[in-house]
Amino acid sequence: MRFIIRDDEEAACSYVANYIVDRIKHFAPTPRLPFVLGLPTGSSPLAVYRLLVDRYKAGEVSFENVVTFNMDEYVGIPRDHPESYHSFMWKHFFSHVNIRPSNVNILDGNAQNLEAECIAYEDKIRAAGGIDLFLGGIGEDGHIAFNEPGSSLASRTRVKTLAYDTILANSRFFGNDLSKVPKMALTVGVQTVLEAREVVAVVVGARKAPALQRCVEQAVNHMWTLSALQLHPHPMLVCDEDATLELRVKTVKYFKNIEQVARAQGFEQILPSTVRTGPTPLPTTIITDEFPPSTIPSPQPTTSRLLRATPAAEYPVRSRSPSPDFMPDRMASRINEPALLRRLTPDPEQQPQRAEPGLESSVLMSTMTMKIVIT
Ligand SMILES: N[C@@H]1[C@@H](O)[C@H](O)[C@@H](COP(=O)(O)O)O[C@@H]1O
Repeated sequence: MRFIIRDDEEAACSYVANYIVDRIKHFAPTPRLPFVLGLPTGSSPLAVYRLLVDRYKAGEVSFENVVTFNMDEYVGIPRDHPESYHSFMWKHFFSHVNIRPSNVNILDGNAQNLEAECIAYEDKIRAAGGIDLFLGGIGEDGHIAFNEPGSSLASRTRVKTLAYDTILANSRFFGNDLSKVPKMALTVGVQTVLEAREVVAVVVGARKAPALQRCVEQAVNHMWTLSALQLHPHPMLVCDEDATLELRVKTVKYFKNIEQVARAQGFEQILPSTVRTGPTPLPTTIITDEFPPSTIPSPQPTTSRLLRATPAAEYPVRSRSPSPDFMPDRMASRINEPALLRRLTPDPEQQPQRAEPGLESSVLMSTMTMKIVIT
């Protein structure tokens, strides 16, 4: 998991906005092969939208060939209600950029048949080639989209009853009147999010700190559905210092250090993009007796649906440049003794340059001497 920590909300959102712009530009979308972007609502991504609009107005990015799918929508309030997610998205983002209205997809919380609406939404995502980057926020109870505590981690787009905590949190948008907050919503499922090629969650403010702690430092748990990102091959959390308040100092330092090391090595922690060529079929297992026999165990038919649904092969193959995910972050690399480091690093490609034979033995000697002295 990539975990980016910035001093404040503005810096965190600026990182996310820049990241999205880079991903779109790198992808170079066309009408035939658009970039498919999943989007959230809420106050956390507001600055991201503002900055994306700024970048668009500065002529630095175009949304002409971007297709969007929003995460969720309330059930039962009119589409043009000021607090509907339709209104939110047009007010804060879509009406300020050159996106084609026909490329915007938002669930219809007033559909005659809500179930059918959800199934059709999944079909639309699939038909668009899957989501390239799903941007998300997080609820105070750790929910992603409206996947409230207890949501199945294999869930798909569906009707969801909102948790009391969420109704309470969102009442601030409805004049603090609980009775005005919709009690149900349509939302993409946890599995829908996990199937995106990349997931980026922006988490800002001390209110989110307890949830962030559970999602980062504790195990995958349906009570904190953002924690399911631990199962994704390319998740990224971007947060401000306030959101880290409940994390251990050690965790914060660890992730900050990872980012610093990556940067020092010339990685910007951005996935090299391989242009998508359309929906990739699920890999099939071919078992053959032909020579030479494979020594790699084939996936077993008992592999869970969840794991089969997110195979690494579905995500962009990193071919050209190495990715930070593969960068060794080993305690061994901090050892300043070439001989010992070589012994602890079996992979020849990761080994340091071999030192002069004389020098090496003198380093080894001094190590041994030091050990004797310490003993
Ligand atoms: N369905 C949305 C979520 O997608 C969002 O992440 C959450 C947090 O919103 P905020 O950023 O305003 O705290 O609000 C709602 O519940």
